Amino acid sequence: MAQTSSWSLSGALKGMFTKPTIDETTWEDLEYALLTADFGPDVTEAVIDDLHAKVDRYRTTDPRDLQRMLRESIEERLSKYDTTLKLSERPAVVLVVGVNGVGKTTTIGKFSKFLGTYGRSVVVGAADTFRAAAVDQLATWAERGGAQIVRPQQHGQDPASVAFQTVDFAKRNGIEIVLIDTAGRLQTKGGLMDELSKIRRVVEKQAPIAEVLLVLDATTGQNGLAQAEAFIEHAGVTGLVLTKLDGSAKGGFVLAVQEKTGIPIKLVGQGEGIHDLTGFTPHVFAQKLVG
Ligand SMILES: Nc1nc2c(ncn2[C@@H]2O[C@H](COP(=O)(O)OP(=O)(O)OP(=O)(O)O)[C@@H](O)[C@H]2O)c(=O)[nH]1
Repeated sequence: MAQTSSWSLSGALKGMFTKPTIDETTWEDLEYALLTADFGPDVTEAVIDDLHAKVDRYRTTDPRDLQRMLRESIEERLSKYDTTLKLSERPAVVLVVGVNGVGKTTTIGKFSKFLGTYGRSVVVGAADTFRAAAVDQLATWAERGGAQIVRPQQHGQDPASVAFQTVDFAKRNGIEIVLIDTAGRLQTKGGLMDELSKIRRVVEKQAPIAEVLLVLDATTGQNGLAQAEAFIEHAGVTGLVLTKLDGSAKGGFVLAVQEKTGIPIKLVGQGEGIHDLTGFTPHVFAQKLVG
């Protein structure tokens, strides 16, 4: 329980909260810690202004009060977003989108496992049909996650037709959740967005789309977000999945990314194992972040 994650601020903040009193360097150190953790200048300024006001209002000079206020302020901000997955349709169709290499394939495997532990049946659709190796890798992860898979029947098959066949398979076999893997090649942004729209149109003829999850690599922080801009603008994203948080020192990105995009984080990946994916709980996260 006392285990500290790489993204926790508790190390950076330690000296600050064990001092006898809040002073000028406390504020400077806090600002530095928040910026270093990738909260971004806007969120950092807003959080510090909020804390200044609270410290004045309660007339406290005790750094431990400041620590509690920081935790509460972060939790309050994180809680503005509804982080629950909406998977009540049958089948519930989930499109998984994002740039190559962010952890999409792994996430689909882990997500299958996660859903399986709640007793849900899952089929994965390999709608990134361009690379055969990618399909094989997805199949390996789907199997690990206990899901079935619908593969393209030939190399380069129209991704929308694979998506169609996957939803059709789910309906015929009474499978509850459909996870559709999509391509992430950025060189052909326009083409990629057209491909996603076509997948949507074809799927929506059979079943409503329950979630569009955008996978983001937490180690790339706000730079990675810029790369994913096209998905946010065009793909109708309903939730974010942050991967590789275990190897990241950018805990603040979690808050910054929600405030920047207005889209809630719904899943968090913290490791390369099949069990290393969890839902996102603001209270738990704020507690671990601030200590
Ligand atoms: N430490 C850590 N590594 C992760 C996590 N999620 C994914 N990875 C690793 O990140 C690398 C890329 O993951 P993939 O799932 O293959 O990424 P992808 O987006 O499907 O990549 P492409 O197949 O190239 O499109 C792999 O080495 C994964 O093991 C995570 O939460 N933590």
